[in-house]
Amino acid sequence: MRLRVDLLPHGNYPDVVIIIDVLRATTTAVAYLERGAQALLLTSTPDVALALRPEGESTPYLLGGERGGLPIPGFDFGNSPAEAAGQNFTGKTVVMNTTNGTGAAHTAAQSGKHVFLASLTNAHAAARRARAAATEEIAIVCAGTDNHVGLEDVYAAGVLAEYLLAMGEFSIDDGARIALTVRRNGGNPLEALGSSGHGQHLSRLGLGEDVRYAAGLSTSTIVPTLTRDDSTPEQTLKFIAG
Ligand SMILES: O=C(O)[C@H](CS(=O)(=O)O)OP(=O)(O)O
Ligand SMILES: [Mg+2]
Repeated sequence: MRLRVDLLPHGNYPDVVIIIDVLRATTTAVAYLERGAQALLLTSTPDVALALRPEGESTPYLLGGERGGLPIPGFDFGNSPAEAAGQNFTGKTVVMNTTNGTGAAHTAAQSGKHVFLASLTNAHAAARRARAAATEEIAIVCAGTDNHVGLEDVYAAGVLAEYLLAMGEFSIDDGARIALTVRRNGGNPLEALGSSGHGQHLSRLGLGEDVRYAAGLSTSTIVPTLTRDDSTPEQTLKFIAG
């Protein structure tokens, strides 16, 4: 079994893909499902999300997402896991669009057989699900920020790689070696996230609570899992709790 870590999304995933966007999309996705959402629809653009809820029409959708870290006009929520964790989404479908994470999921879905979303908060459960589904390769894909590598994602990839290596034999690539090195030398999760460029950016925006929330290690057993069914609206990816 191969274990590969892409420090940024590259595509061409033959088997299992785990998308990581710790700050904040995949942490928020886990929080929505943890708080009862029945599904998440990750859209290719903000406009696709807005079109799912034409003005004046009643639809089953709530919209969550950001640009520049701040909520998108017309959306109900930003991209805040701490905010999501304080709400009840029972029976709701949350439509998400964010700067980095939702696009990375679309890249993964072009080729991956099994696509999961992972964060630090569901790291152990995501590693277990991936190991059970994989037949040849597990690719852990760091979303990064605006096409630049993000320390928080690489650190989380190292956490997942550690869990996976404890579960069985893998041949690993240099991306995995880098992620493991970052994990082993990055301190505890809060230290790693707090020292990342994006963690500092979010704290400056007054969103430090999200950074603290995202540093919770394996606090959830929910793994957002891509499901391909005919009812999924175009240009969206549907994830349900696995
Ligand atoms: O919500 C976030 O923290 C980032 C967006 S930004 O870089 O702060 O604008 O989005 P994500 O897609 O979760 O990386
Ligand atoms: Mg991010």
